[in-house]
Amino acid sequence: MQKDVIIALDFPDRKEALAFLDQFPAGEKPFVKIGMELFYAEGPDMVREIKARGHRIFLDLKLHDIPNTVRRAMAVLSRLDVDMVNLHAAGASEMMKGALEGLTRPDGTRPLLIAVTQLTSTDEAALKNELLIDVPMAETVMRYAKNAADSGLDGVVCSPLEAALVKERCGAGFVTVTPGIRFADSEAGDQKRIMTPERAARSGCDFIVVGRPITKASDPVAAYRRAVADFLG
Ligand SMILES: O=c1ccn([C@@H]2O[C@H](COP(=O)(O)O)[C@@H](O)[C@H]2O)c(=O)[nH]1
Repeated sequence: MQKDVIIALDFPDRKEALAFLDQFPAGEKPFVKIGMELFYAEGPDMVREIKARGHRIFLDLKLHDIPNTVRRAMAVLSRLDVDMVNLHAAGASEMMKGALEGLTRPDGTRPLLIAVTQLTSTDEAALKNELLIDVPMAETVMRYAKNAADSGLDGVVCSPLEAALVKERCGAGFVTVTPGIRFADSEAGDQKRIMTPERAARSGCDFIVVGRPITKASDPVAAYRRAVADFLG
């Protein structure tokens, strides 16, 4: 798995998303993440347009519904030429297996399918007191990761704090996609389980997802290059 930095394109519309991407020189094509905000605003055409510009795309829609609904929705997403899609592992194994079936195209190809374990904005207190999961965060994430691996998925979204243990439990080839990335001088904001790009690299993360520390920086291209240098060396 080729490690990389994924920029979260959390913008309200096409105009702002493309204005952001236009700051990069023509030959520099970061791997980007399109999430709910941009997708709900602009729809599949936004995905096609950014793909046509030469970017790899993680479509972060975090599906979570009954198995039949997720299988059918994934079949629709499989027609978009994206590189990675995801769902919530909390939907359980039957849903994850259905998703895999729906996502697989008639020729057998498909994007990577990744399961969100526990959101990086969730801390131990919320896990226990609000979600009523009376098991430590790391063990919860490992159980969800194991369920995803046993369902045939390619990897998980987790915090970089859990990446090494996920690799140990699910195998080195099981992909770890890790948001909750902050430079030492960044604000955490709503993120709770955070790490710097350098430490994420040492923890064995395959992909780091970086949003505001890049998109809100005074020089976003420089901030992206800093993340790449810190993470990839
Ligand atoms: O557990 C998760 C799952 C997804 N995300 C997404 O990643 C980015 C992070 O953005 P920042 O601005 O760097 O906090 C954002 O799009 C989230 O929707 C996550 O943070 N945690």
